[in-house]
Amino acid sequence: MNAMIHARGLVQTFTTRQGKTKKEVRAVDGVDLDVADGEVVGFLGPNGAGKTTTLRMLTTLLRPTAGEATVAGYDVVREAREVRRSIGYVSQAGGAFSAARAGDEVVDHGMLYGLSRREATQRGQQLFEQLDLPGLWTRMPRTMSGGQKRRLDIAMGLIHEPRLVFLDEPTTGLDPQARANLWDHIAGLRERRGATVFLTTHYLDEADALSDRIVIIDAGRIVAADTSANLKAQVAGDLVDLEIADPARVGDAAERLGALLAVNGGARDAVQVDGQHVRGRVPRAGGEVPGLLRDLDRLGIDLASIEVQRPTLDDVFLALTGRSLRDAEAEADADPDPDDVPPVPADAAPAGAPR
Ligand SMILES: Nc1ncnc2c1ncn2[C@@H]1O[C@H](COP(=O)(O)OP(=O)(O)OP(=O)(O)O)[C@@H](O)[C@H]1O
Repeated sequence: MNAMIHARGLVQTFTTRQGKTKKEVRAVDGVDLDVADGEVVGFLGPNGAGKTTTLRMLTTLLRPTAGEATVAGYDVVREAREVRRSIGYVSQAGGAFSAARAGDEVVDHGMLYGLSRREATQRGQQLFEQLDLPGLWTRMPRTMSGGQKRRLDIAMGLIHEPRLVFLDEPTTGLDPQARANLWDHIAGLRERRGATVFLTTHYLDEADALSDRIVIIDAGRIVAADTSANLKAQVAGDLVDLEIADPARVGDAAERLGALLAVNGGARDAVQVDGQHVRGRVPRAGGEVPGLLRDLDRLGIDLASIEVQRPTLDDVFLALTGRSLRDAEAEADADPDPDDVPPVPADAAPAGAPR
């Protein structure tokens, strides 16, 4: 399969000022990326990890400080115009809607790409149908719901039938139903149109539900890239959480679980005790837990509850970075850089417009 995105050593540094001192932020710190034709890739990472900055380099809105990338076969610096013609870009902020009606916005946008009015109208109306925007052609975008506006953004990003679509946090700010609905549409982009999709998200469930492959970024560096199933398989086992009825037997239960971990090649002392809970990661727990329960029963250790959890993408993130995605986000929120400039360039083009 052809490479739709091929990046090596991408770097982006920003200089921020704090009083008289200048500070260099390495927002993206040597990123390699490969995305094949027809893949749906989720680019996952906490706030401030460098997702948007990477996307803006790949979409030619930001010139890399170092490194190189080709997108749809074109160099993002030397062939920026060709890159822009080949891609759709739906930014985080969404399109800057004018006072025009939704259909007119979409048609104007198509004409920016060189489509005739007739072609743009035809394609636009088809997209409104596919994206579940019936009867909204003559509506003013400002009167639409959040989910409808987001789908209108996507229609604008797709009007010129790009082979590659970049979606920056497509469902942020939407209610659960609108998110689920948009997921269906994003999944349909590949099925109906054969498009390659590269989407950023900080929602684990979103990355899981939509992506063939997940690329995880943290502090400007790629920490993992694989299918969700393979990433989860790297985390050693399912989490078994035993709640022991009698506090006096917690130690005995921990010893028993520790023995099971040791048999499975793990460390005995990897068992965690938290109040009356005893936890440990057991590979293929489904096959091991019945025996464990029989042992505990034989030893007269009663359980108040038992839970077995398959590894989640958050466990993967934790194993790779030493902190959970939620903690990483809390850190980013608690430590705002006073000189942060919002990542919107003065010369930002509307969603996907060629320049
Ligand atoms: N124009 C800029 N000037 C200075 N610093 C910037 C600029 N743009 C981004 N940054 C910084 O670069 C880092 C990466 O930001 P980026 O927006 O790429 O992260 P992100 O992963 O997309 O986060 P989010 O999920 O919050 O959108 C952050 O520390 C951010 O503050």
